[in-house]
Amino acid sequence: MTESPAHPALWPAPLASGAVDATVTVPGSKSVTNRGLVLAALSSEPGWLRRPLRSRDTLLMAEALRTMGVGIEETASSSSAGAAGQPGGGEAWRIIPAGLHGPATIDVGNAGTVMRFLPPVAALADGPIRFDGDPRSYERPLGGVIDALRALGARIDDDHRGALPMTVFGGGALDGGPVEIDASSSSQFVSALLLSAPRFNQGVEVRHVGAALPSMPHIRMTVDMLRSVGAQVDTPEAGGEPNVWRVTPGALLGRDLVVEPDLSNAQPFLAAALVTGGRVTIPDWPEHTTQPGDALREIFTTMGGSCELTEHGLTFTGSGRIHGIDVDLSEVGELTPGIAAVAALADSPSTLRGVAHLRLHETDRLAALTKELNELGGDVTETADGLHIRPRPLHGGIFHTYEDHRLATAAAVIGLAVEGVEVENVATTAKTLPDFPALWRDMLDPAAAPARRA
Ligand SMILES: O=C(O)C1=C[C@@H](OP(=O)(O)O)[C@@H](O)[C@H](O)C1
Ligand SMILES: C=C(OP(=O)(O)O)C(=O)O
Repeated sequence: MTESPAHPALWPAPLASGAVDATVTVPGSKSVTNRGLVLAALSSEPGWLRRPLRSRDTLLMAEALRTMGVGIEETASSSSAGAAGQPGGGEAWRIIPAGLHGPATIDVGNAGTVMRFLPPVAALADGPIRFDGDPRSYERPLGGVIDALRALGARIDDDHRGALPMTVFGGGALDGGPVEIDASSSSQFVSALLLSAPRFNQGVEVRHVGAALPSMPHIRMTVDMLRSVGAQVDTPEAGGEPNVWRVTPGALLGRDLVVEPDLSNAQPFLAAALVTGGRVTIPDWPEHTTQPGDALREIFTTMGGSCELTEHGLTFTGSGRIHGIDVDLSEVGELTPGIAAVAALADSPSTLRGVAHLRLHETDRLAALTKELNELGGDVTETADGLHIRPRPLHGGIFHTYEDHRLATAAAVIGLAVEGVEVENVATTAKTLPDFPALWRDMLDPAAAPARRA
């Protein structure tokens, strides 16, 4: 639906002139913002999202909910308006739930959260909701959500493809109840069913059947956020059956939520400290979080840095050496491109495993990383479920990004250490991290940042 430019520009990735030393304020979490929007839209009273991420994926989510009748007002928020003890300044969205109406058409772009979280919401609307998106969205797995919704009572016309485009014929309510689903291709299938389940007549009992589930922290995020708006959720962790989640039907509360910084989007900046032997501080790094990006503290420490979490945020310091790593990334798959970039610059080989499902992300990330790193002189091979990376001296060249924000930020990390890296379509970072080139430039030259932004 949304076209990319015919000739995306090349962005010369800046070479680091020395050790970086910067504080980088990272925008809000995509995953928290989009869950917060859905839950607030399904609540029985208005709520607030403070410091929401404004990026392509979250604006598509907000627009889709508006299209179905939800009120979303954007306002400036004063810091005193934030939740107790938390930073609440900056932008805020007030979400005013309303009856969900069709007919409507939703553009999912290439946002997994929009294409998976909203079909269950659409099933609650009172008319047909058409879903369409970028060409890549047609290829991303959705069949599990479609089949599960049908089993729970929804009528969906997907031309039997199990994929987009499709129409959900909302009937104003959904029976819900027990359902089996194979979510091994995306944890978002489980999150999608759980998020809307308090509004299903019988709630839901989701039983995952199939190979191991990826991205478990994202399912924990769903459960945590559901509970924070008053939902009752039983989980495998709480002594329940393995791979079974139950949500009881009930009204959701309108809450005031301050969105944490996106820790996965903090990754390239932390990587810059590692790659240049410098120091980067990310303010507002949460002490406790379900975000998978929190795993970077351990992963990047193993790869050669050290970190300290204080009231100023997370400060990560590179040691000047980068070590290879052998790591299972199945829980934190979205960190793979950034880890692969650092691994390509390390002093020993790396094995990244547990991430076969990345072949169906924004692009086939395993193929794309292999091809692009090897075209710069690297020695990367794909395995059944990941990558082997043997560092070699790299040279400049064009790094293609396949409309994948994390490929573009990974390329910027390589460019810090390798002269002449040109990143194709760096604008694709706007999927989750608008203004990335400016944030990157400010990190590399913090002294000039205030003047540039004046
Ligand atoms: O629920 C979420 O917010 C997400 C879950 C994960 O998806 P997969 O389980 O499909 O990898 C992750 O990769 C994606 O970036 C965000
Ligand atoms: C896989 C990702 O996104 P999506 O939410 O579109 O699945 C990602 O951001 O790395």
